[in-house]
Amino acid sequence: MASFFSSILQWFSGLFFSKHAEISVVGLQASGKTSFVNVIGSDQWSEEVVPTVAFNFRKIKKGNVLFKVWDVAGQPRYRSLWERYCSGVDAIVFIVDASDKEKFETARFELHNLLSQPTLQGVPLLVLGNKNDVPGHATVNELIKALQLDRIQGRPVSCYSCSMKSQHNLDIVLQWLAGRGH
Ligand SMILES: Nc1nc2c(ncn2[C@@H]2O[C@H](COP(=O)(O)OP(=O)(O)OP(=O)(O)O)[C@@H](O)[C@H]2O)c(=O)[nH]1
Ligand SMILES: [Mg+2]
Repeated sequence: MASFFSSILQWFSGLFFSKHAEISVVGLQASGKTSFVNVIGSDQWSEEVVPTVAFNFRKIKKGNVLFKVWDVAGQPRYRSLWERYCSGVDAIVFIVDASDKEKFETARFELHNLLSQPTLQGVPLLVLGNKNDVPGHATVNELIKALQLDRIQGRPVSCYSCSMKSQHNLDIVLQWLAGRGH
């Protein structure tokens, strides 16, 4: 009976949204994950965002796509949660603070550690070099090198430079994510 109702619900939401995409947003603390969700979800930019505890879940409608977004906390004690929330999603968004080069080595380690999990085989990856409004931020090529993105195999990988503050490149980010929908 439950599956009957869930099929009806799916059919009904299909009338309004031609695509669904489930994404998980991970990355070190203060890289801008919650800012990303706030900006794409409700155009809300703020300098003062409370660090996430564990995770938040949000549904965001963009055009004819319904995004289901897991915003997972980045502080060290929460990083063991990342795998669980990335498992089975249509795309992993890994956000890096492109203006904080001292953290690149930790970001590289955590990213490759996450992608080595067998449960996440083949899941598409989008790396965002956020905070490109800050002078001296790393370029896409610098991020590819620092995070060793060229060594990642067996999944689609893209990397964009962007800013949640100025909303630079968020249109192409959303386009990429919509392309992972079904
Ligand atoms: N200059 C600038 N600051 C940003 C940008 N995006 C986020 N920030 C700031 O970075 C800080 C941290 O942002 P959050 O969105 O809370 O970071 P987070 O990745 O969710 O952090 P955790 O929840 O602790 O994992 C906040 O002060 C934001 O205002 C950006 O594009 N440019
Ligand atoms: Mg957060």
